[in-house]
Amino acid sequence: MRVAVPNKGRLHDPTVELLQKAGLEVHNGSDRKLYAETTDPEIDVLYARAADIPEYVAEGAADVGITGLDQTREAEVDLFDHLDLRFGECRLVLAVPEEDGVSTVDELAGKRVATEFPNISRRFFDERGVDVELIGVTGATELTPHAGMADAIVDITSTGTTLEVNNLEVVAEVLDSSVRLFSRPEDEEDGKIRELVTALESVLHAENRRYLMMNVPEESLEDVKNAMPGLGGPTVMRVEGDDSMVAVHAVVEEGDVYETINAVREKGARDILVTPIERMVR
Ligand SMILES: Nc1ncnc2c1ncn2[C@@H]1O[C@H](COP(=O)(O)OP(=O)(O)OP(=O)(O)O)[C@@H](O)[C@H]1O
Ligand SMILES: O=P(O)(O)OC[C@H]1O[C@H](OP(=O)(O)OP(=O)(O)O)[C@H](O)[C@@H]1O
Ligand SMILES: [Mg+2]
Repeated sequence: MRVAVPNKGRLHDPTVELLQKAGLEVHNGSDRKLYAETTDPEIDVLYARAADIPEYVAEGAADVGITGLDQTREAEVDLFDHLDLRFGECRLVLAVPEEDGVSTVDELAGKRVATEFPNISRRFFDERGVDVELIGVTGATELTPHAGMADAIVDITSTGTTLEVNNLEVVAEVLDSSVRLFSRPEDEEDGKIRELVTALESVLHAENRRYLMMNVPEESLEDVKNAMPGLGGPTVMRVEGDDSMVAVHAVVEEGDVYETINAVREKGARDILVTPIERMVR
């Protein structure tokens, strides 16, 4: 099975890192290499540009692709989305120079819109019945209004810094994007792809969770259990050589850890350990 992975740019490192956390070490992954082997002899990595990956998968050059939803939508190919990998989060927005005072999409009728995403943009304006002239660019889209090239842009934003620096304001949201794992639709049930999805899901499930371990006097066990947040009952174990104590282990959401520690301590828990979780396979 061949997995297409962004060869460079901001998606390369987090993608390789996520595969590694899922147990799929990528060997000899350097910028210039086209292919890389992985820990799994049945899985190879193919490096490609983020924008080309949907096409590579649709055409069968790769079986699985990892890239932004903006890219799969722009490619206009038929793909099955298996998993949201929850990084590369950004918004595709329609923006105009602040001084132009444009506040609705309709006001752009007959105007020029520069974008790296002409297909998504065309669909956006068509759905609203607004006729615009689309101008395709391959980068630095934010500069085009000031250069007199366009009246508006459709481009990616995340922190909003680039729009702000260029005195542009958002008129409308076009698409919410994040990195996805996808295949051709006919491979939706493919066993090997399901395995990869399960492995990656296990990393995502574990990411915001911590494993809590503590010793609790037997008589305080019920109180401590009640002080723990959901996620199913904790595991309770005997402490060898001390009949009065039990060990309690539980998985807790990262955001609940601070409060949980204070609560269980108050109920009598001691020797509390908090550890990260590498993977949670369900
Ligand atoms: N500012 C951002 N914040 C979050 N995600 C982003 C941002 N910019 C881009 N992305 C996501 O990353 C993807 C690839 O962007 P990136 O800039 O890494 O690639 P690229 O511009 O194609 O790279 P290059 O032009 O260097 O080959 C985008 O399609 C989008 O999904
Ligand atoms: O809202 P912000 O946090 O400012 O991010 C938005 C910017 O990020 C992307 O550019 P990138 O940094 O990938 O540069 P590129 O144009 O060379 O791809 C995107 O094209 C925007 O220009
Ligand atoms: Mg970019």
